[in-house]
Amino acid sequence: MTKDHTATVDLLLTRIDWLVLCDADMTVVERGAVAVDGGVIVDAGPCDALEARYRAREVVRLPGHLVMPGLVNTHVHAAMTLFRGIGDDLPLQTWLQEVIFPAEARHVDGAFVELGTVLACAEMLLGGTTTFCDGYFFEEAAARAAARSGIRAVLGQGVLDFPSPDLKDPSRARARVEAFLEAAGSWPETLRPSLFCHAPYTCGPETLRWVKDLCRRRGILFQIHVSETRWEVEEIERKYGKRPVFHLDELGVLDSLTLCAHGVWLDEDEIGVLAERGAAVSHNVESNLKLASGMAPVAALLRAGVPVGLGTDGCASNNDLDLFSEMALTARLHKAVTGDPTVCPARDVLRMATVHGARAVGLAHETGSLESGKRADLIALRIDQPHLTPLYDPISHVVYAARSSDVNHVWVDGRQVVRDGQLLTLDVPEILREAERIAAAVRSDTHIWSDGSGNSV
Ligand SMILES: CSC[C@H]1O[C@@H](n2cnc3c(O)ncnc32)[C@H](O)[C@@H]1O
Ligand SMILES: [Zn+2]
Repeated sequence: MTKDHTATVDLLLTRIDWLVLCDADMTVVERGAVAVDGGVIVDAGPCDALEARYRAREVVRLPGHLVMPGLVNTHVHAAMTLFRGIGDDLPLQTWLQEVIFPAEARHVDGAFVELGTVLACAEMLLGGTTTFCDGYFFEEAAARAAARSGIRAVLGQGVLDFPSPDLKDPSRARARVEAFLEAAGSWPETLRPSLFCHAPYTCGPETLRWVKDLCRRRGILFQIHVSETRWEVEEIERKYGKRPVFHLDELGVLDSLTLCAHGVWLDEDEIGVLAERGAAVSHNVESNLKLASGMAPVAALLRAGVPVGLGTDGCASNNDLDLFSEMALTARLHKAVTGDPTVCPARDVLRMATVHGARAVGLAHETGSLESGKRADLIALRIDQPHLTPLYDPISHVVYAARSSDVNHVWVDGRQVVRDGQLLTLDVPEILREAERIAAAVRSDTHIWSDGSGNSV
């Protein structure tokens, strides 16, 4: 503290037109400021008060901007950016078994995952996503990519009872997972390991038990695709005599560090079990619509108190990583589905994309809101634009009117990674060139494009 009672901090974002904190009250501050020191938010509130309270080594004035927490993508297979647009217009099981798994077997290796994840990080950071929760193969390579980009991530190493791109012999899964966790010991603090059992129809009871047991011992997030399609529910009922959530509950895998991706076909009893166990759901609305999987009971999940985050899923089922469009669709779709325009109000949807998403991926104390003590993950949107004028309610605009292209500046962990719409951490033209090089191999793969029409079959 200096004699004039001001504290010195690393960074002061100030003269912000609108500041949306995403705290418990969903506080909105007109003419706000945020003080950051050591990568941590030390204060957020009215700019006059903060300018009197803090001297900063760097001051960024943001008139014409709305500042809010960076978005949290709770379900993505980041490296699948390199499969963007293959397997369009197919139902999930055909898409997965006939296009995606064969394509992965032929093309996915460590280099593919690193490049695909770098491409994903570039897309996500430029679009305002500062944290993503991943599930794929060669996740050590995904970690290298995320570290290069500066994004925050929870990286889930995939586990299946079948051969996968990084494990031809599934009986060696424990050793593979141990090696992954060992490597994660040297990751930066912004990256956390997780394990991802692909689904109840690809992982048997024994696998689900040992993987969750390991997650519990390590205090890390357990992820799984659950109740994505009606076929899955019927298959699990046929095999185990119960619906997927009861099957998982009996195996002891549901708790507050379990993230269920999709949850489209959950019934009321299953929602009750998830709520009781504190397990979270990632709602992936665009993927669910594109694969015609169905429409998740989001209003019922929220009513039951289940933490619900928003995810994009991978780029072969979406086909982008844009959380602004996920928010806009979530807020609209569930009104139409339930016939009730009061469900999924903008405030709740913004919570899903930020603070509830952070909780769903096990990062509640680190990100998702602009509160003292949290890591400084912030985005600044340009609001002096025709499609955002006039502005009566900033939260309404973020959900119903803003676009990912409105994101102008991004900070992760207090470090600026996007300035004036330009990514500072990666060479984007070089990444695009590299992606085209890998795409050439995918494009010439007759196993994927076997009818020669450009449509995958
Ligand atoms: C261990 S997770 C990675 C694995 O999951 C596949 N995948 C991608 N999207 C979906 C989805 O919506 N449902 C089921 N499986 C999916 C991905 O291609 C990888 O093989
Ligand atoms: Zn998925």
